[in-house]
Amino acid sequence: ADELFQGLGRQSGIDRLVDTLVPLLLADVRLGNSLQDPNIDMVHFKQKLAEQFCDLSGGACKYSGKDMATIHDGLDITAAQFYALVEDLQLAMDREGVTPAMQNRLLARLAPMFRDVVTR
Ligand code: HEM
Repeated sequence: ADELFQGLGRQSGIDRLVDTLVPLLLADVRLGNSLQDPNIDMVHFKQKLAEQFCDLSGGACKYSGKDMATIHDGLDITAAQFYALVEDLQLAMDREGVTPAMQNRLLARLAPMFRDVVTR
C-alpha cells in the first residue's frame, strides 16, 4: 500500500520534493500573491504539505493540518490556479526523479481536492 510512498523516496524524498516545489509556487505569477502573504508561516506550510503527501502516499503519517476547504476558503482560487499548481508539482517531481507512473498516482490522489480548493 505504501508503494507510492516508496516511489516518492520515502520521507526524505518527500521533504526534498516540497523544498523543490515551494520556490516554484512562490515564483509562479499564475498563482497570484496569496502565498506571498507575510502572515503565512512557510516552515509550517512546508511541514503540513510534506505531512499530507506522506499520508496520501501511504507513509506512516497522519495529516494534522486544517482541512482543504477551510484553509483555502476565501482565497478565491480558480481552476486555472489549481492546474498551475499541478504543473509546478509535476516539474518538481521531474526534478526529483519521481517516475511518471508515481507522478500520476500522486496527482490522482490530489484530484479529489479540486472541489475543496477551487471556489471561483
Ligand atoms: C491540490 C492542490 C492543493 C493542495 C494539496 C494544497 C495544500 C495545502 C496545505 C497542506 C496547506 C497548509 C494547511 C495548514 O496550514 O494547515 C495549504 C495552505 C495554503 N494554500 Fe494550498 N493547496 C492546494 C492548492 C492551492 C492553490 C491552487 C493555491 C493558490 C494560490 C493555494 C494557496 C494556499 C495558501 C495561500 C495557503 C496558506 C493559507 C494560510 O496559511 O492561511 N493552495 N495548502
